[in-house]
Amino acid sequence: MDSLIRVAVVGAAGRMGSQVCRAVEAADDLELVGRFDVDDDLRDLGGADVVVEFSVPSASPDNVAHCVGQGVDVVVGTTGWDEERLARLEQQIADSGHDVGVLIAPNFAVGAVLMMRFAEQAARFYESVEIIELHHPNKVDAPSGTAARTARLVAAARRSAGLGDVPDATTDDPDGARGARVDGIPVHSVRLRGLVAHQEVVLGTEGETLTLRHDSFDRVSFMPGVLAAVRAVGDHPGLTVGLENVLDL
Ligand SMILES: NC(=O)C1=CN([C@@H]2O[C@H](COP(=O)(O)OP(=O)(O)OC[C@H]3O[C@@H](n4cnc5c(N)ncnc54)[C@H](OP(=O)(O)O)[C@@H]3O)[C@@H](O)[C@H]2O)C=CC1
Ligand SMILES: O=C(O)C1=N[C@H](C(=O)O)C[C@H](O)C1
Repeated sequence: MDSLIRVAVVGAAGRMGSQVCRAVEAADDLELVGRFDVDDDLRDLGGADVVVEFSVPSASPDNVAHCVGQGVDVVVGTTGWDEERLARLEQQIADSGHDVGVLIAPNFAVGAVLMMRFAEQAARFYESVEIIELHHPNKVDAPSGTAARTARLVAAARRSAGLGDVPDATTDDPDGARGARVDGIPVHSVRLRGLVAHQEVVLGTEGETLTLRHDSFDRVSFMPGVLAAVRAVGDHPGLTVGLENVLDL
């Protein structure tokens, strides 16, 4: 048998991190060599080949930079990776002197990746589009990373097709009822006890609508994608954004 991939988890005490630790321990080809959480010194990362990072948006860039500096590949699920952060990370990878791979995905559920792809494909056929993301009330960031990425993909597809702004006659909205705009696409965030992670992309044109919906009812839904990324990241030096890059989509 090939040697085991040694994996450390950062954010290991969290909802996702603890689930990842269980998934790694259950996989025959992986070995869990480190659990790190807030205030832990990451140092040599327990001798890991790959770090899985699920912490908080404010801490993730420093954690990932530490891994890159150590020459350790990283799979990142934490949200908050905007263009500026991604550009800084790309530079850190280039400056590190290591042939290191970092794979960042806003959503590791296969269905969510497909939903984003389908929304991108559908975008050019519809004048209107809005995104509704629904999550558990302990989530600290809004809109979700998945919604933000979906909006950017849809907006880019609309631009390529020559579509203009989504139609909206609203002139009076003192309480922000029309939601946020991400790259021009309306995004609405719901936080509700009982939910895990859900998203609808609603597209509309004259006489018809199309609704794409994905539901993660349990965090186990993210694990096949996380483990696929752990196994693949070593073959993807540099920065990769999106699980679709290792799913052959
Ligand atoms: N890509 C994907 O598929 C998914 C992404 N996510 C994203 O993953 C992230 C984590 O989500 P979730 O697990 O629900 O959140 P949790 O709050 O449950 O877990 C985060 C963990 O990170 C810890 N932490 C805080 N600061 C640091 C630090 N500096 N270094 C290391 N650990 C730290 C927290 O500790 P403490 O609580 O003490 O602060 C906590 O234990 C979020 O950004 C979320 O949006 C979530 C689900 C799927
Ligand atoms: O915080 C969560 O729970 C989730 N975060 C990610 C996001 O912001 O898109 C992925 C998934 O939606 C669950």
